[in-house]
Amino acid sequence: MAAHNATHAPDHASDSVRDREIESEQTHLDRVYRRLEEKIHEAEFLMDDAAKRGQVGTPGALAERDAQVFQAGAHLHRLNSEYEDFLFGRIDLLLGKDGKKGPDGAFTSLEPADGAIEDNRAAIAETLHIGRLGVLDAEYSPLVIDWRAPAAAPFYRATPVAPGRVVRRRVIRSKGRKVLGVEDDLMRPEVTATLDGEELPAVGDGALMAALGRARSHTMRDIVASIQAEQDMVIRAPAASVTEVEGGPGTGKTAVALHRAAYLLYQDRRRYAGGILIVSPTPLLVAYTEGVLPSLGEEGQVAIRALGSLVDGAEATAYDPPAVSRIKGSSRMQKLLRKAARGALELAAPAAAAPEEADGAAGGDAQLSLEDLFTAPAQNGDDGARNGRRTRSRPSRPAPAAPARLRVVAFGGRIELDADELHAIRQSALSGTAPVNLLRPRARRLILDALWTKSGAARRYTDPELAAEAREGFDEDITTETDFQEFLDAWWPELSPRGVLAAMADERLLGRWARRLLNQREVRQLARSLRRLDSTGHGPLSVHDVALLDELQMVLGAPLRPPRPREADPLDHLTGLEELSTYADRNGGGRSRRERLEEERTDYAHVIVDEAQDLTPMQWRMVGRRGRQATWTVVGDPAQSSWSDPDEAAVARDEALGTRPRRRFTLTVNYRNPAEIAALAARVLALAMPGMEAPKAVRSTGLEPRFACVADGDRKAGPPDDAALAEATVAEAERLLGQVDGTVGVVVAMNRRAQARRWLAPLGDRVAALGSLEAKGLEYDATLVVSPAEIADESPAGLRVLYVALTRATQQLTVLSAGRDDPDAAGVPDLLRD
Ligand SMILES: Nc1ncnc2c1ncn2[C@@H]1O[C@H](COP(=O)(O)OP(=O)(O)OP(=O)(O)O)[C@@H](O)[C@H]1O
Repeated sequence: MAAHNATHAPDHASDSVRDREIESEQTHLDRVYRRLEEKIHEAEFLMDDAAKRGQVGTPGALAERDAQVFQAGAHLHRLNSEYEDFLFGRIDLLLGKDGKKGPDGAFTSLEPADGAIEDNRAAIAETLHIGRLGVLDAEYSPLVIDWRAPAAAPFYRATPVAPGRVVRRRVIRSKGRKVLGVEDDLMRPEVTATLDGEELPAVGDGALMAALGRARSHTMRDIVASIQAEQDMVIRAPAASVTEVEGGPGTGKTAVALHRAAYLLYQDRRRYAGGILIVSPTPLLVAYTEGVLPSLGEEGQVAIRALGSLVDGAEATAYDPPAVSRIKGSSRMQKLLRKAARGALELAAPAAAAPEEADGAAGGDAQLSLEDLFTAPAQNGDDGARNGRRTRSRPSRPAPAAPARLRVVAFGGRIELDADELHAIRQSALSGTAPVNLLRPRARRLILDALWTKSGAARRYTDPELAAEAREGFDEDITTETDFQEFLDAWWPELSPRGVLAAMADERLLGRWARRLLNQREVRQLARSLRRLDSTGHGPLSVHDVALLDELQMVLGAPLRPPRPREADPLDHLTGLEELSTYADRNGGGRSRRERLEEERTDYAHVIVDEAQDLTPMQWRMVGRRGRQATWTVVGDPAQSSWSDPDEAAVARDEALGTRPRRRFTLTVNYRNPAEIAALAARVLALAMPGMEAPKAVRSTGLEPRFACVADGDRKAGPPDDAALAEATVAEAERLLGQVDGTVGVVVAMNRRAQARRWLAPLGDRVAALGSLEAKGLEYDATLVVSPAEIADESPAGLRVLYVALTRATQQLTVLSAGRDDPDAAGVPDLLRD
């Protein structure tokens, strides 16, 4: 087990040795802070100096000023934001094989020189301190190595099995400028090493265990001081292509994904200036994780977004029941949306008032007038009776109306395109896969062709040049008429994704568009769920609706947006240096770079997908569109998937990731759950994914999970009595609050979410009530899982969702059963019995 391998329990040193070691680290930390202060003063001086240059008007001086301000500002920002807990690690190393040093001043060789150890005795040749940023002293020797630098890798990678040059690894715990403690792991316990002639001591019980034992808050912490070797392999994996990471609950997948983003930026900041997108399943997980990157000094280039907020202007707030999620997430929607977008054209905009006929007004060769007649097709509110049942439709939706005929007067006569002809033109324009909104010019041209042909004018001209001239005049006369433009607007309106989604709420229309794709029941379920939206498509969206909107955006084509005006730099008019990017530009003129990234970007340099097992095919398509040129890191656990058809999702995932080569990693150690909780969860894993191996828990607390029952014994199969369930839930949550210092998560079936929030609100903010799907990725000191059977029965993936719920606790777990859980005499529900 990686963590135990790496954690040799050192001899307990006496308190005086510990104090001496803390003092020596304090001396080093003081030096580091003195140097940091010098650097901060330097940066401030540069900023001042730059401001003075701003008053000198030559373009060269201004450009130099600008670059200087930018660099000094960025440096100052990083120094200030990294100021706390700046230093956290140290390694003591043997002499390297080749004696060469890298740019950070450290020896590059990973292997010890021959003869570095003799008779199990060795001298330490190099000591490196590891911190959040690299700092060199005035002589360019490393005071601190950036955790992402190659020289820092042995701090994370060395194990007693493969120690390389590392003799001792030390984690330094500090607060602000004060060193509080040190924890050592000896990588070569058999070697007696000396540093400056004195024997190297080992202090403490291992940093990892200390980190894991701490109480949890509502936000995730970085793990920079205790990254384990198998995690480090993922974090530092080369960025090219696709890095796939699998691992059970608590193996650090999310933590690793976040640290990898910071590592990639360190490795190649220029390349990833293109932006890194981290896709998270829920806003709760975004809120839980978004503090980690700033704590690593990185945020500007990284956007963390929930699946339900990937489309600008959309924010998922509603939940679909599992049956509806299955329809909306399925790749069948791709075809259905294409049909709906094309079908929605027929509905067109509500008719404008029919224009009056104005004969022969215009002069010129082709005198014409237009008459477009709008005829409303059968009202969709006309409830048809099918199979003896009436189909319901929305009374509030306006009846669709599309122009059924186009009539123009030209060359003194009427030319008319009837409904069939217009339909044929529309079909011809729509052939192929081009976005519907972008086909309007083509449709317009086809209409003009048809009118021209019907006018018979072409026959009057034998000279092709004259014919072309006449045609040009004909086109111009028709197209400049407001009536014609109005006809076109109504007959081929610019469709919006929301408008099409709203149109799909009409069951009769949806049934037509979904022929051979959905069955009648699915049509009814889908239409009903879309009735949450008003006729413009506004209203509460679900996370699945957002992927549909994104798909529709592609099917329809992006509406043309006016180019973004460049933010004015007050210096522009003085210098004419329009091409120079300024500090204000780069910082978004007051808005943070991160805000701008989130608003504008749809294509990223690297995409990290967390909880990838949950993405539906339609969500993979949405995420794939954001990383067409990107490299990828995809982390997930099939055993935690809440999506019912993993094969269908795998096809969509392959399409999104493309043919780029893949590199796979597996994480095997569970850092979250104590062994007692992991063992219980493993029983559900065996039911949910027979044969799948659970990760190994790294620690044990001696506290077995507790089983409690709701007092509703006579309600065997049905839902428990609400009052009894509320009472038991609150009592168990209160009990857990008394047992742990940090947070308590109460997980209930999705349809009890609102209820549970009400029940638990009086207990304060250390308690969180979560629907089963919301628990994804989160963790709490203690968890209460309410009615495992209700959670498992919620959907075809219910057992996997239950597995997620049971693996959220870092210390204690209580399972509360109701009658339908069929608990035995000890309160253990049927699903969790051996
Ligand atoms: N090397 C480490 N040092 C200290 N803590 C760690 C380490 N690795 C993971 N952890 C902690 O273990 C917990 C689980 O990590 P994380 O949430 O990243 O796991 P996960 O694999 O994403 O879990 P899940 O699949 O259940 O969402 C977190 O509290 C994390 O900080």
